[in-house]
Amino acid sequence: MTDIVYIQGLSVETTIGVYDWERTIKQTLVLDLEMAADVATPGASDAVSDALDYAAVSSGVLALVEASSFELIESVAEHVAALVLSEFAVAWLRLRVSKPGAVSQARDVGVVIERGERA
Ligand SMILES: Nc1nc2c(c(=O)[nH]1)N=C([C@H](O)[C@@H](O)CO)CN2
Repeated sequence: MTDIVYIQGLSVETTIGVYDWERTIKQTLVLDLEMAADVATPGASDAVSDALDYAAVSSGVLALVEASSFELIESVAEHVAALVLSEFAVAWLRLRVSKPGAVSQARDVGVVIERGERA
């Protein structure tokens, strides 16, 4: 069984896009993360030090994406996944990066990746 700590609807303004006009503005990306993490241990101890701190993960991800200026959301996804896997006690994650409004006829577009090893 894999426990999950998740972050849903993490919204960040950043420079993103392949077209010239997109390089001059900020646009919104929305990130959803599911991360394999032990929930039983912090559930028994009631100590955040035993938990995967979703606030700390959120801060790290926001700082990375806000400072970035990638062309593709695929690049955002790969860099966010690499950050979470290397900086936090996470062995596996599923990450959705959405760029709402990028296609006017669509409610949402984006990518979903899974990285790491799920126990
Ligand atoms: N698979 C992708 N396709 C497209 C991307 C992207 O990041 N990944 N980006 C664009 C443009 O930047 C678009 O969002 C402008 O509206 C087009 N296709």
